[in-house]
Amino acid sequence: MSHQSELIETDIDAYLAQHERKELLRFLTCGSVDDGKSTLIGRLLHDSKMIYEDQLAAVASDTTKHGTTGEKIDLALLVDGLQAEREQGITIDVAYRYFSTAKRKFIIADTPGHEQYTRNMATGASTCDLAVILIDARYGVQTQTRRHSYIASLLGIKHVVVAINKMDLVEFSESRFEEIKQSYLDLSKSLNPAELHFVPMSALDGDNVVNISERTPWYSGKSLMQILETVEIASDKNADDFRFPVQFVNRPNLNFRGFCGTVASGVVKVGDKVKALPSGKTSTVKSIVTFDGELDEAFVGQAVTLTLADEIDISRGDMVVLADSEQTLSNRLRAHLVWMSEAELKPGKQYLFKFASKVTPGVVADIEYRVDVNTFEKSEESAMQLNDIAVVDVQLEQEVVVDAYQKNRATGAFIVIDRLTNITVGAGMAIEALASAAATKGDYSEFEVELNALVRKHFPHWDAKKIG
Ligand SMILES: Nc1nc2c(ncn2[C@@H]2O[C@H](COP(=O)(O)OP(=O)(O)OP(=O)(O)O)[C@@H](O)[C@H]2O)c(=O)[nH]1
Repeated sequence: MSHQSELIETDIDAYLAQHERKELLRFLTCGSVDDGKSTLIGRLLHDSKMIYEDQLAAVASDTTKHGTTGEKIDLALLVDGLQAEREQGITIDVAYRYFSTAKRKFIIADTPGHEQYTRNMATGASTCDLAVILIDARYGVQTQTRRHSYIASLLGIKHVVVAINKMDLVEFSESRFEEIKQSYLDLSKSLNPAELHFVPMSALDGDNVVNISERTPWYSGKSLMQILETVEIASDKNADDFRFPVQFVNRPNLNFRGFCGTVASGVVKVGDKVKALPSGKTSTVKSIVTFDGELDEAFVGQAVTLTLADEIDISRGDMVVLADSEQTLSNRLRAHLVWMSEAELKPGKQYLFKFASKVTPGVVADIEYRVDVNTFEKSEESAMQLNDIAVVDVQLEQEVVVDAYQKNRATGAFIVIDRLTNITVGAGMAIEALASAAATKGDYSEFEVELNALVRKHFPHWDAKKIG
């Protein structure tokens, strides 16, 4: 290795180490089509000097070809990326972008503003600390604004920045800003209180995005970037309740048995008394092993292998918690469910439900009510359609650890998977455990067809009529 490349490697290591130590903020941008999301993200990256010169040159040349901003450089082109996608008119699914400033590193989940929004937002937002909700200053609060705010609240996002954009088109009017702020405050009254910030902004010109604008002398708050860099998020993570979903049991030889997984919440230390669920058997943490050596304690987000002092039976899908924690195990729960499939959900149809590392068959036993995300009104329905959000009762075949999502986002969330296609068709957030009950049978017809086909394949000598 030449001296120069050694130097570069050292620089890269130092750079990575420096970034590694910074706190990570995950945020989501949402707005109706054309509110200026792409322009805003481009502006954030540009003004915090996160764009390389060659990319800028490419954008400048694209602006003349495809831009919508005349003489001004069209920063949306930077974000919208693939030209083909832009020509198609929509961007599908969530795009993640990474950048960092001197203070923090960031992951932006950018969800497009078209019909599939609910699904995409639910997918992108479930791990987000903060949501930026864009409002076009000319139009004020829209139906989409209500929907985004509702979903952000449902997903337990604690910080919301209401970015009142395109202020340049309303002459940076303070009264217009105040009017929109007030109507937002009215709509958010019935939602879980999030920490709210309102910022008057022009993403196109850069006012109050990274730098404080001279064109809003009446605004004494922070710029969006200042908020992103300083908002307090450490206390949002559940540091109290230790939860360790076992992903894999590692038994390379008879002398070693380790339980691998990622700490979903809380802290565990060597010597802690723990119990495995659902069995309830207890033991003591003997060691916490990682790729880089052993640790005395492990925190939320760390991928580790635990070894225990006693040989207790633990398998994939089990949850390790502290021995004294009061833990609700149940096969019935109430939950918010976001339905993401074109095929409607009918109570009684069997699906797979995945909670952390545990997968169990189950059914939605009952739809209590559906929430209209535009008006927040509740209605009784016998089925759920694409993008519907409802409060449902879930009945599972096996007991799972049920944490309320608002208390523990890592273990309170679950997904619903179609058995035959293996596609995720729903995202759920547990509200509360209900008393366990004997599993009801549900509609197993598809499952039975599948099972019978397997039986016929492997035991062709059996009389098909008897089983089918
Ligand atoms: N005058 C003005 N125009 C803006 C501002 N922000 C964005 N625009 C323009 O609004 C239009 C839409 O901006 P985009 O950033 O593409 O909007 P978007 O929300 O990302 O839209 P989709 O990607 O289609 O969902 C573009 O023509 C932008 O140049 C602003 O602050 N002021």
